[in-house]
Amino acid sequence: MTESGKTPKNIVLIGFMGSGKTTVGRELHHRLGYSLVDMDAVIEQREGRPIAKIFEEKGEAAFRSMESQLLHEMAEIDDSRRIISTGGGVVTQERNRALLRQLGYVVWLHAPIETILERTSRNRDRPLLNGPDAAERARVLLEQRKPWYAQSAHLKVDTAGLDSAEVATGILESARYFFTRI
Ligand SMILES: Nc1ncnc2c1ncn2[C@@H]1O[C@H](COP(=O)(O)OP(=O)(O)OP(=O)(O)O)[C@@H](O)[C@H]1O
Ligand SMILES: O=C(O)C1=C[C@@H](O)[C@@H](O)[C@H](O)C1
Ligand SMILES: [Mg+2]
Repeated sequence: MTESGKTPKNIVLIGFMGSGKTTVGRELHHRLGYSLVDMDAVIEQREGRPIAKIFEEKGEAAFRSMESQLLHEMAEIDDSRRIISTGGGVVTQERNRALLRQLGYVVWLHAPIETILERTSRNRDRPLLNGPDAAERARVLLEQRKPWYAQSAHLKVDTAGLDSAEVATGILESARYFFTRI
């Protein structure tokens, strides 16, 4: 929330790994000309190593602190017109959930587990989904997080069967309505 009490005109993408936050974030950035903050990419840049290495060398708890710190920094900047692509686990911490809606219009990119597994099988960048029991772990994590995504979001978009351009179009239509309404 800004000092004037208005929600900043940022679009915040939340959702599980492989739901498309990075891909759709780039699409919205190109279409709207808003600046793009991909939280995972910012943390990787700050740490000078990929997420998987941060998990390996510093542990998940350290990564979660960096993620919360960055979210707080973004909430402090009284700035608008950003696309914020969060990490898939940003909703796991209550202090983060409390902040998300203050940052802007929060969109939950949803996809069924089969789609998630298919999309995330293309690379091994996600430390929580590496290893032999990855599919079961993804199922459990997704079920655990669904209520948190739901309570944090203004809008849920089911992305199965839509390409990233179509997802972006749907978000833009709803965001235009949201920002004129508030
Ligand atoms: N709507 C879509 N339709 C088909 N493929 C998609 C769609 N959105 C994303 N993808 C593909 O799924 C993969 C994962 O997408 P992406 O990296 O954007 O997910 P993410 O939500 O940012 O995941 P993470 O939380 O791990 O950062 C990529 O290969 C991307 O091209
Ligand atoms: O869902 C998660 O917990 C994660 C998602 C990614 O975006 C990264 O933030 C990291 O791999 C953890
Ligand atoms: Mg991403």
